[in-house]
Amino acid sequence: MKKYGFIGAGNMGYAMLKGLIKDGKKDDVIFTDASKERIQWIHNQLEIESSNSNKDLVTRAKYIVLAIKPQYYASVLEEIKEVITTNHIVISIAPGITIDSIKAQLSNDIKIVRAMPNTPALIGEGMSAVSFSKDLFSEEEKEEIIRFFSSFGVMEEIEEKLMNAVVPISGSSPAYVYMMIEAMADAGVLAGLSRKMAYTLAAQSVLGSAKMVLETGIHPGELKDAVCSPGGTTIEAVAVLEKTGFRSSIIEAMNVCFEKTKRMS
Ligand SMILES: NC(=O)C1=CN([C@@H]2O[C@H](COP(=O)(O)OP(=O)(O)OC[C@H]3O[C@@H](n4cnc5c(N)ncnc54)[C@H](OP(=O)(O)O)[C@@H]3O)[C@@H](O)[C@H]2O)C=CC1
Ligand SMILES: O=C(O)[C@@H]1CCC=N1
Repeated sequence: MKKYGFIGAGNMGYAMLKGLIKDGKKDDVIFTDASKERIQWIHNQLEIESSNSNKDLVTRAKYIVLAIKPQYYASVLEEIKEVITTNHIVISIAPGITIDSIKAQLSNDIKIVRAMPNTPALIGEGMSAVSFSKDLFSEEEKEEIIRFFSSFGVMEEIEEKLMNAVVPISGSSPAYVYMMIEAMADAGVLAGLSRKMAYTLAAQSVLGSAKMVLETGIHPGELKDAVCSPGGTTIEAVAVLEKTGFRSSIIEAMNVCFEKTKRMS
């Protein structure tokens, strides 16, 4: 019997599997995927066991990680329903799919963990928000789940009703941050830097700025002010960002992301 069974080993599944392997759980993991090529690729990369059936996988692991797109949930839950028992714990990472909706399809007494991770999990720098169903989890189970999410980054436990709000701010946000890094690099190239140098300078600046927020606890506005010398270069850029709606662009984009997540529920 394995500890973890992954249904789906795409972008997120692979990233989480890497965390488990780093945590020494290589022999405690099994996975399936709809794509034979993907199964082979994961084998070559991670050398972990696979199964060719979701049902078989469920009979061979305790923590069942659903790393499939939301539109496949109904059919996969239907498929595994008859082999799921109260000894299993189902971990779901899909936006908009509620604990109650999973219970409604499986059984009311199955323990469910609903989470929203993000792709920096691939390098152990993920951010996951996690909610537990109201069932009684043993200390050991809770510790195991915390260890799982911590194996690929930072985790915060939150109330399930806030899970939709997490999607735009940490689930989806890496996409907008990459767009900003790309745009910064384009401007760097315009100013004469090589593309490679421009990505290094832009990405390390984003990383360092994020760490400043997390590690100093200083308000981001104060950190921004400390970069803006009076009559200097930075305030020129800040004035243009304000004029072109940088802040409201981010807020409005995240708001439509939030609305879409709600519609998926
Ligand atoms: N990507 C992200 O940044 C994040 C994604 N999520 C959520 O994580 C989940 C997975 O997303 P992501 O990894 O990006 O998606 P991917 O499409 O990269 O991975 C899903 C994998 O599951 C496979 N699959 C499809 N149907 C089945 C099935 N019936 N049984 C077994 N495997 C199947 C897919 O195969 P095939 O391609 O052949 O269909 C694919 O390889 C989604 O719910 C997503 O919303 C959450 C946070 C962040
Ligand atoms: O775009 C999506 O639907 C998923 C959820 C969060 C990140 N990617």
